Amino acid sequence: MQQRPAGKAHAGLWEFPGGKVERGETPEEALCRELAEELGIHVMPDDLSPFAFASEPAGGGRHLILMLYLCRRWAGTPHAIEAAALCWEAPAALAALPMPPADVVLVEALKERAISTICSTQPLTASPPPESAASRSSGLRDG
Ligand SMILES: Nc1nc2c([nH]c(=O)n2[C@H]2C[C@H](O)[C@@H](COP(=O)(O)OP(=O)(O)OP(=O)(O)O)O2)c(=O)[nH]1
Repeated sequence: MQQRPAGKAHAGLWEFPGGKVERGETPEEALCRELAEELGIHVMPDDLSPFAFASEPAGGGRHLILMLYLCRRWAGTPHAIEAAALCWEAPAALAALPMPPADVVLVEALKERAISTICSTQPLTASPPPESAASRSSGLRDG
């Protein structure tokens, strides 16, 4: 996360690095450009996976669509080139950061989906539910 600098809207709040899509860019190209400008890291569009979006009134008659991507591969070390500060938090800790309203929705999605990802990689310790007819015939178990 990066902290918006003094003098900008939402100054002091924490946001996901990124910015507006410019004419002629795909959203993925825009994010790669913004990550280079804001953090000094290099990301290829194919390394971005769409994750969630938020849709919020942005004031002044504008409406904000904020798209969150996962990025698991990059080159370089992130630096706060435009932000006041950077921090790197696990999903559960993100909610404690003050952030613009649209980000709250994205953090909730991140927490929920991160938890389901963790659960799906843990060994099952609870008793399995009774088998349904469908799962018996397909050989799959619920859950
Ligand atoms: N990058 C980013 N922008 C966010 C988040 N949450 C949120 O409300 N925004 C808003 C702030 C801005 O209005 C817009 C992103 O545009 P931007 O980063 O290119 O623009 P900016 O405010 O820095 O500068 P400006 O061009 O509006 O003056 O989205 C977030 O998590 N990340």
